[in-house]
Amino acid sequence: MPNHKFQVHDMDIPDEPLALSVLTGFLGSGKTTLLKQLLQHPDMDETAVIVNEFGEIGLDHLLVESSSEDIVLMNSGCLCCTVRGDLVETIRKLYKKRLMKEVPAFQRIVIETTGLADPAPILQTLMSDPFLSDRFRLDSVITTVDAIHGNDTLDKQQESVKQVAVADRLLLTKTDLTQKNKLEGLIERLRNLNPTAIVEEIEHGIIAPTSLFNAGLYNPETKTLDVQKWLKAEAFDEEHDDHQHGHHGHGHHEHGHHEHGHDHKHNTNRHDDKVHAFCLTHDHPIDWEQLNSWIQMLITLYGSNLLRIKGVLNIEGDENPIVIHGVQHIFHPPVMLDSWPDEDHRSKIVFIVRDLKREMFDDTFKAFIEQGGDLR
Ligand SMILES: Nc1nc2c(ncn2[C@@H]2O[C@H](COP(=O)(O)OP(=O)(O)OP(=O)(O)O)[C@@H](O)[C@H]2O)c(=O)[nH]1
Repeated sequence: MPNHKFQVHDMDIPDEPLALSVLTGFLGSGKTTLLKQLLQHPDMDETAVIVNEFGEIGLDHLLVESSSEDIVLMNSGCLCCTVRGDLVETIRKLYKKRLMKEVPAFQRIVIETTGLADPAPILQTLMSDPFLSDRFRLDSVITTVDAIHGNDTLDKQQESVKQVAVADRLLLTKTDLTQKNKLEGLIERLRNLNPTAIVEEIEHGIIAPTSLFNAGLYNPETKTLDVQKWLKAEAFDEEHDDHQHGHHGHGHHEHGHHEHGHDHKHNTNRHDDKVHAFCLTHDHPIDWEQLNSWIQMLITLYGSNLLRIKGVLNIEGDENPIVIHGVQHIFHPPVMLDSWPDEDHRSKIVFIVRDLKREMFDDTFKAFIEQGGDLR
């Protein structure tokens, strides 16, 4: 009697979703220099890097072992491949090769975008593709900003403002070429655009991988989220107590509309004047359905203007906090944490938005959440 069983390959199926990080930053801002440095670090051995083939990669001297098709194994143990067509297709191919043990079992993919890319559609694709969302988690968005040309680029290039607005980490590059005190205006401008990102100053791309990765929703090693680091809600409190509003029972702290004495105070045409960030805080547990209706309304009417949303929520009936995050129309599936990180159990939602007024968020939050959707 012949054995009709299918032959099952010995596949290497990951236990946890693999991490995805996106490296973006304007043309010439130092992405490749950073990658070259990172790839020499032993901690990068379980990383696969995908670079756009139109970029000047210049990583050739690091290549040693094998080079099959467009996937290359670097001497650090890191894989490197180029996007020949579709990004999702490239990631799928890489994942399947990992399953079949045709490439080393990487735990993370870093995607370097082209300097001109608007990162929001890329992040949306990564979060919404069903194949990817089952197998990967978006860990961190890293944006390089040139210390010399950064202000000028932000003035002229809308994409560069978006690259800053969606970041978890902002790396100020080429700081060897300027004096520290000349950086203050640019750093303040970056903090105004995106108070939730951690700003690091680097020279010649040198930074430890641990400072860049595991910045996302969930750290698989500790099985927790470092809420403070991720949300940075306290960044809104520091200098902005004067902008607090307590009248709806939730405080608001805002960045972006209020200039803080940097160079470009009077240039009203700047792209970043259209972008601003604020943190909405609510003291009482929130009804999940009402919150869902409010978010759905925001997505439907203003999706493309919601650059980044991050929230830690106290939901009625749930003991532990729920974490949400989204880019424009797409939200990551909500995640429940194991516990509250501290005594502060208020809900906090950080918004980085373009061309939208905070008052609209105030008013609709009030209508949907505080008055239970009674819009009369
Ligand atoms: N002095 C100095 N030069 C730097 C630093 N970082 C990058 N550069 C130089 O700046 C130029 C551009 O850097 P890249 O790393 O190629 O920038 P990129 O963002 O990859 O550029 P594109 O691929 O064109 O988008 C190169 O000549 C680098 O050597 C730095 O920290 N200090």
